Amino acid sequence: MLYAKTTPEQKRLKLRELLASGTIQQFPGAFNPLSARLIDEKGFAGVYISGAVLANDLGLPDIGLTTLTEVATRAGQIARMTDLPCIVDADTGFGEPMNVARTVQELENAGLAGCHIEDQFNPKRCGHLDGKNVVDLDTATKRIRAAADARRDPNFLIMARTDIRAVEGLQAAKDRAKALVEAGADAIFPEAMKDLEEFQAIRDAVDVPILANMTEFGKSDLFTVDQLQAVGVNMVIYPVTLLRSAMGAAERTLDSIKADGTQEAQVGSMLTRARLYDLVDYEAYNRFDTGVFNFRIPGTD
Ligand SMILES: C[C@](O)(C(=O)O)[C@H](CC(=O)O)C(=O)O
Repeated sequence: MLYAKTTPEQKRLKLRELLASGTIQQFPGAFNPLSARLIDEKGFAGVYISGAVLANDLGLPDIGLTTLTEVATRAGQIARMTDLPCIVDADTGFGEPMNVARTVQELENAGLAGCHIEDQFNPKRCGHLDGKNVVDLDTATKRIRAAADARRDPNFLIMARTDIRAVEGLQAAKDRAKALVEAGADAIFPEAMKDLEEFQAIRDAVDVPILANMTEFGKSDLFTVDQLQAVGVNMVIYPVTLLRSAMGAAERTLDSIKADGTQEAQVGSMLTRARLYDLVDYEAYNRFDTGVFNFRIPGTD
């Protein structure tokens, strides 16, 4: 049983190394702990935990309705089931700068490797929708200063997300990115970039790692990892991709059951029982019962 043998401190160090490597790193979004294990098994660099997914999973829109407790709890459940570093979407930080400080400490306690905090007003909106608003520079930089100051592990990654591009344009995004780095951001998430040239412009404006959000049905085209690497992006997330895929499959199966009176037509595309057992390492638990105590039950450390 090999899951979650890596400590949060080791994961944070690993994340720092990955971002310094000069090679772009892919972080698919997990929609539950089990999908994080799949991401891990497939050899990705890390796991992204999307605010939209956490909200949608509860049947809610992604407009800042989830609480710090809900986000930290679920993100912690995901993080402890994988040896990969996990980055979580902390929205606007859940309040004033003092709340942002507590948010960071709670996310550290939950075993995350880092988080991003954005400069939208609450209630926030998906970064790829119209009608967003951003806070002024002073408020935005205070959030980041509070976050950077609050962490106890210096390797916990504080990423500043700015949504200003869609509101005030590219020059404003470059200016804000620079100011957020000065305030202590370790990385920048420029939201809703229109094209590769815009990513390049942010790359040229700051000397910290930058992230690209390849969310479907949004404002950015779905660039390949090579295209993003070529313009100096360090990390790419696919935040809602697995939830959309899984829910798409669930809908097709339900339609089959309704139409055919059986799920038979969909069985071929399902994860088999054996594969599912493999993902939860069923065999390791059987071995435990025979006296081979060579694993820790995930989540009990
Ligand atoms: C990155 C994001 O904030 C998220 O919650 O994952 C969303 C993703 C989405 O709604 O597709 C975003 O604002 O881009």
